[in-house]
Amino acid sequence: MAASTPIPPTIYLGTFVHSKSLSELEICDQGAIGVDSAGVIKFVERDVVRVEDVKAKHWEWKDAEVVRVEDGFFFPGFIDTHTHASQHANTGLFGKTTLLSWLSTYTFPMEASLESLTKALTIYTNFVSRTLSHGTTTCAYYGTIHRFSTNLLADICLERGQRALVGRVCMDTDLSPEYYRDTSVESAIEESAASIDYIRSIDPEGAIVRPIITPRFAPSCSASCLAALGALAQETAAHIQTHISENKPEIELVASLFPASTSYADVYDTAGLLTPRTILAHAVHLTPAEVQLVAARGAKISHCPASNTALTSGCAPVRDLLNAGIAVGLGTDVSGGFSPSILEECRQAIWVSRFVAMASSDAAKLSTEEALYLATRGGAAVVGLESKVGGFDVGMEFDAQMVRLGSVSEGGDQKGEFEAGPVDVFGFETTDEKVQKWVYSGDDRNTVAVWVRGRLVHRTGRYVK
Ligand SMILES: Nc1nc2[nH]cnc2c(=O)[nH]1
Ligand SMILES: [Zn+2]
Repeated sequence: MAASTPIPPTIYLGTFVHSKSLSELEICDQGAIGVDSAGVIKFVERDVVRVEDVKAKHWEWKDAEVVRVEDGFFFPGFIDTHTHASQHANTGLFGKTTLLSWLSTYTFPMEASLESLTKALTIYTNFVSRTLSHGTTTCAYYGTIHRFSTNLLADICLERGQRALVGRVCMDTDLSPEYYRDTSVESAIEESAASIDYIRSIDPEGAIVRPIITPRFAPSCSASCLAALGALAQETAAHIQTHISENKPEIELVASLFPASTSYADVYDTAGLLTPRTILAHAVHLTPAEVQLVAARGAKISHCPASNTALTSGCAPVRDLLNAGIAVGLGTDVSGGFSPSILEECRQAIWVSRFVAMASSDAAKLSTEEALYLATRGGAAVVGLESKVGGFDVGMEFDAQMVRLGSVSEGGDQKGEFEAGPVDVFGFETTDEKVQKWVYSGDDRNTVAVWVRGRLVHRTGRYVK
């Protein structure tokens, strides 16, 4: 459905599940969510026996469409707070490299090749389809240093109806090869400002796509480039994304490149880049003083556990970050991360927290509920959309996925014409148990339909109204 097609008022009927708080899910087995033609949730009813009763109570909805979920539940769309669309074609390729060797071996050559708009069109279209199919309704994307292919990524997100922050990457030091870097601070700022202007011109209200200022990370930006980007962020009120404290050699490199700074976080703070609109990816090895600084500035953190394990960067202490009052979301960090799925990232976050717990205490463990919170409401806070998406609250916009599991019939086969994916449900499970089964063994086959602002943006053959 094209982004401009009007949507009919719709009542979403059946089980819905969303986070009430960091540690608590609401599971409503007989729900009804009324979504108007602007995609806004106008009512949420619980203990619904018949749709007619809902329509009688909300009489102006008598002609509304009804979408029912069977063998599953509605769940808020996932929020990917950190990923590189430009690295999608490298997914799964990292060998035994760590961050700095991975950048030069795999990443810079691939990103440089996206100067070709034809190649960018193919890879970006494929990645946006891929993330949507995994239930990602909002994504914070890195493009490349190329303004026009980055703008193309924003066009694709808008056309497909996926909420996105889209950033043109800035880097002007010789950490990047000569063929792939900004040639001066002035041109880095000009190109970035032009990309911000373009993205704001195609979606002036920022309802679906918004620009994001993207210094790659401290080692690939000069101090003057970082400061100019800090000034640009202030001037444009745009969001900011970068990487911080991902692995130890990187941290040592930052200390040697910025000897006057007291820490990695201080480098960004000095440049005016630590703000409430800043998304810091990784934060694996922050010192307690840096955690306090990030919290004091209101900057947010994207936890990317699959990437941190793949590149052997370390295990981020998520509980400590949360306890410091920092907003934390999940990021796939493709292609440091090997999957475009935030559901996979929930599992990885839970596993990594257990490794942290084995080296510290059980308090570090994340529960299933907590991982799902980070994937939805937590991520929404990271991208500045906490009042709009992440849950099914009246006044929020309907960003959602329909999750269907595989009901098993007598005899052992899954019911239905289509293969229903890896989760088998035998009929005696509670909804809470179904959610747990989905988290630990579900995949994109279980996400049968996806909506952004009430608009259907992805569906599979198992989607039935
Ligand atoms: N994971 C990851 N870390 C980075 N640090 C600087 N650039 C990158 C990148 O592309 N991916
Ligand atoms: Zn990254």
